[in-house]
Amino acid sequence: MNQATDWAIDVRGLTKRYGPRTVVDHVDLQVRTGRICGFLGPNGSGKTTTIRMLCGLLTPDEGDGTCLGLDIRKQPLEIRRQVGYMTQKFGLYDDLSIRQNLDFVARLFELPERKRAVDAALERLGLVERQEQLAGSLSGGWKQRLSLASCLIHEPRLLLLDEPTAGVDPKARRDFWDEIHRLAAQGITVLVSTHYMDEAERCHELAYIAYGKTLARGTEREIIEASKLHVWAVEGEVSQLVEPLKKAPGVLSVAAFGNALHVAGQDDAQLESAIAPYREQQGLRWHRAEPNLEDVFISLIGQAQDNFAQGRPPEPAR
Ligand SMILES: Nc1ncnc2c1ncn2[C@@H]1O[C@H](COP(=O)(O)OP(=O)(O)OP(=O)(O)O)[C@@H](O)[C@H]1O
Repeated sequence: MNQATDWAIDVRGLTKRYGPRTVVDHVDLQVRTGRICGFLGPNGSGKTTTIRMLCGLLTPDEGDGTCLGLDIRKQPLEIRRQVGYMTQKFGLYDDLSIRQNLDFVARLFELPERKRAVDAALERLGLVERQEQLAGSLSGGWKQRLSLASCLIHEPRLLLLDEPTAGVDPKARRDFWDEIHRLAAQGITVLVSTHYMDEAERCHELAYIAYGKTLARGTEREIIEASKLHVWAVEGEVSQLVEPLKKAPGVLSVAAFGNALHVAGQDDAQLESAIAPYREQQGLRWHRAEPNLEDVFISLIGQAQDNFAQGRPPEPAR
């Protein structure tokens, strides 16, 4: 594969402003063909806006690059023909059946062999037996499958999925992710936004943004290593520790994981001082722990909030 086609997404400096607000601020994103890239960040951090710029639905105010080797500024129509974009809202017709919805999408794409394309999409997502069911009567998991089927009908090479599993039960989410991995194995590239950490862990690589800026990029391991976080875990009567520890110098995040509380910071000595008053407290068991993605993201957003409040742009993790 040559370098020009190796990147399914290769954009630099993407910026979007609404009035005085910069909602996407010089975002760089590179995703190799056939990879699954998780796109994470708090609500309102600019994920949807970035995705819409990638598929030619929004023109960036600054920045440029390519999607599937096509120029995002000059070739938006060509990009849309080769990209499957799943929006956050169910965009299909409740009062049409599954088959009718897919046929409608096939018409929009002016597919030459519509019936074949619809049959293939039904088959691929296990929708054959339900094809006559009205979309409006489907549960969340089945609606999501139908949405994915409609994104795949024109055989796109890149999928842009915007929180595709929000509100879907764990079994349906797992099935969905199995399907995403099958698609990637066939060479389809996937950029998927999510708030779920278990889903982030199923991605080949991740990009984390907040306040429109990229704070971390890389594999899960790379992001955790770049964070340089130290973590202490404490079990027992932990509820009274949360608020004082959050305010302690050197503590970047305090988060509960099951029965344990994770207390994280970059400066190990400061972290030890922060927990020192509680180390000998009866009923508490302290031990060192490996940082996980959630520790890292909570710490990053905390640092970004501080920088934002002080008017300083946050430093990317790498
Ligand atoms: N058309 C618009 N006009 C003005 N502001 C907008 C517009 N579209 C988005 N925004 C603002 O831009 C910011 C980023 O929104 P965006 O939807 O891209 O975030 P997001 O990361 O996808 O959030 P979520 O996780 O909640 O979906 C938000 O503050 C939003 O209110």
